[in-house]
Amino acid sequence: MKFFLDTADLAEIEEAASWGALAGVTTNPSLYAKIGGKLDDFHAHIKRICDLVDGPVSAEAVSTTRDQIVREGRELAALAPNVVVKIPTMVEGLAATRTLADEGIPVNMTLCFSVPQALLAARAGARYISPFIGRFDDIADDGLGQLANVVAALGNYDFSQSTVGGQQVEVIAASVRSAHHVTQSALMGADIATVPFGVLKKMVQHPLTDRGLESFMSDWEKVKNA
Ligand SMILES: O=P(O)(O)OC[C@H]1O[C@](O)(CO)[C@@H](O)[C@@H]1O
Repeated sequence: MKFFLDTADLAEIEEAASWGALAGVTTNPSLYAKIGGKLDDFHAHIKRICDLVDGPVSAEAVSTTRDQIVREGRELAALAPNVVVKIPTMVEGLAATRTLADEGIPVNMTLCFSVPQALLAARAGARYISPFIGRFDDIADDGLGQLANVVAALGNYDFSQSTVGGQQVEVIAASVRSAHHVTQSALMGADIATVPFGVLKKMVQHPLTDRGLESFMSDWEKVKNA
């Protein structure tokens, strides 16, 4: 499993990248709004993220018609070689994905909540598909179970004819709210988890690690003073 950071916050990205395990970043309009992002700085901000990360950076298109999404997707893709255009799962989004994929522009199909949506996204040429976990949990549904269905269904077929350069579509476990979500997503074979910085920090922690470290350190003090 690869790890993406789900944020538009440059300080978080810089810090997470320095840990050595970061493979990419995902952003969305809400995350950009959360950092106080301004419309006329959006492209520059995506560029700044792309400079910080050695890996794909998803930037979301906010148009709703296929021609506009394609236009926006081309503009975003021109910002940096590691931009991935994020497009919502809907008819206009699928059509735009096909066009962009045929031009060699990678797409991350977002707001995916079902197996049929994921299958269509893969056939339309999406490079990444982002099924949401937490938002199912929010409505008392089983987000992990829904993700498991998508992973299993996609695994039944070969989509290499549909995607850019024959690359396999990768599933990004999205709307991740806990380290438990990450564990279960990995066990079911999701390719990537995109996680908020708070979850990434929790993924490093274990009380037995803390306890073990404490005892190693105190025993080493004894060695030094012996
Ligand atoms: O439900 P949440 O925590 O807002 O997460 C939404 C998800 O949407 C995405 O835009 C999906 O690609 C991710 O950035 C994020 O994981």
